[in-house]
Amino acid sequence: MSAGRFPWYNREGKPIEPFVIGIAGGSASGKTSVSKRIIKNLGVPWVVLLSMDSFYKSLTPEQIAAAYRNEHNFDHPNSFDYELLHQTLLNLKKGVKVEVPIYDFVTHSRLDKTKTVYGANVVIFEGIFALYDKQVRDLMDMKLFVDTDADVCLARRLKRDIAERGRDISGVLQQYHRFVKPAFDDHIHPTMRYADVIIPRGLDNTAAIDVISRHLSRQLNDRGVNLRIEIAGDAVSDKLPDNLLVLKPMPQLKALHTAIRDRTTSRHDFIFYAERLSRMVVERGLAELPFAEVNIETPTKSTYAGKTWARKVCSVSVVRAGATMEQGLRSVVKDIPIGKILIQTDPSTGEPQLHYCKLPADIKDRYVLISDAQIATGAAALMAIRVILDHDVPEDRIIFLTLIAAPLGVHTIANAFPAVRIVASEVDKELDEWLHIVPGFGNFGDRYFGTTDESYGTSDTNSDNGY
Ligand SMILES: Nc1ncnc2c1ncn2[C@@H]1O[C@H](COP(=O)(O)OP(=O)(O)O)[C@@H](O)[C@H]1O
Ligand SMILES: Nc1ccn([C@@H]2O[C@H](COP(=O)(O)O)[C@@H](O)[C@H]2O)c(=O)n1
Repeated sequence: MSAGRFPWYNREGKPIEPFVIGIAGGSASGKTSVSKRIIKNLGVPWVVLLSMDSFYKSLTPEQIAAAYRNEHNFDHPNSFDYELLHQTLLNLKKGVKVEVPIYDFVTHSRLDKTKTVYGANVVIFEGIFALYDKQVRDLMDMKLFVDTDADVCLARRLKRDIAERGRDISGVLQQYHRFVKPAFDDHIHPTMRYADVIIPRGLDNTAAIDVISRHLSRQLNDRGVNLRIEIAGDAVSDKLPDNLLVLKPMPQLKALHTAIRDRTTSRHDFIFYAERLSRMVVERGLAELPFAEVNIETPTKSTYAGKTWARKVCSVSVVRAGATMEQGLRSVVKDIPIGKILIQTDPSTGEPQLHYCKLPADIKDRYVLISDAQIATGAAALMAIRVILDHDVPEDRIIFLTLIAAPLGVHTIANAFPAVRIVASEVDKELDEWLHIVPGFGNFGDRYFGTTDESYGTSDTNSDNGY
């Protein structure tokens, strides 16, 4: 993943599936090399290269001992865990996070650790039996077969397996004649008939690889989304959606809003009022969590019929502005795990891009409070919610906390994800022609972190207003 990921879902919040390419062929025919060349040609970020080797079944100690003697057949179709492979591809298609096993050729076993893969625009799956299983084939948008001369494959395999896979010459030859060659003839070569395109000579066939790459580029372009532009053109209904919970308007709340909206407010004061406001929004959000009845004994030995928290909660900050609410969250929820999502606007298209995502490991078992200082078009919020959903969190366990929101943004979220609750301290009037919230409070992250442009205030004029 070399750059930000553009939206992988439409305005209804439904995922747009990645393009899945299957590449089969004999061992050392050039499947991996062709895959990497296609990736390079496509030049799009967020491409996942999945190898069939990751799905070798675990072996018994006896089988491992046989493998060390070059007597285990790794080239039989039954050597692979098609169920796990199918589920992994299915989840990648749905945009759901997957844990890919890591295979070690030297020890003939899976490592204890896995590789976490979340989301992709393109998935390339390569392996000797990539086109063997119908269920797996059915998930592919394009099927390729690399057809390289058997002598060339053997020469390459000898070199590679000695250098990289802990084998010696006689072992490679023994394994090749006993298992690899017969398996190619009996099981692998017959899958060529499922291929949409056959690539003779593998990587050397630059003409074929270029044609395939161009076709793929066109397919990807056709799937592109211009979410923010589409959303910005929406008519906004006067009635705010039911899943929006706005703090009760009280004079002291108004005073806090006045302080953070005032361009002359110093950074020191801005931080103070912003954090107060955050705590109020967090408290309102917490009221949405489930509680259980509990009886406790007070120091007077009487019983108090109370409530206690029934579910675990975590939060996810949409960096940078959402991180400004972390202090408020920590002061209200003891030891809350906080994840981070970095979403940035692509300067040329204005579309949100996902650059980074680190979430609590057990997020799917928790209620999730997403924090961002403001919701304008809702495009970034939609992306943040989609990421959380892709990590198996049910929609009704997501609560989006924000300080101010524009009507367009809350409608966008409500239309796509009606079960997500949004808590805002105030709803602003509209967006201006640059899609900034009006009246708004400027760039919240800049003002909070002190990277503010010069025009914001530096005096402490509001520090004596009684709070
Ligand atoms: N066209 C080529 N010319 C020279 N070496 C190649 C070529 N294609 C692949 N190789 C080398 O052959 C070995 C096997 O190629 P690889 O792409 O890993 O095959 P596969 O994935 O089908 O097993 C690798 O060491 C690779 O660098
Ligand atoms: N422990 C193992 C597992 C597999 N192999 C051989 O790998 C070949 C498939 O990998 P390619 O990258 O060549 O497609 C297959 O032919 C197995 O014989 C192995 O040697 N040891």
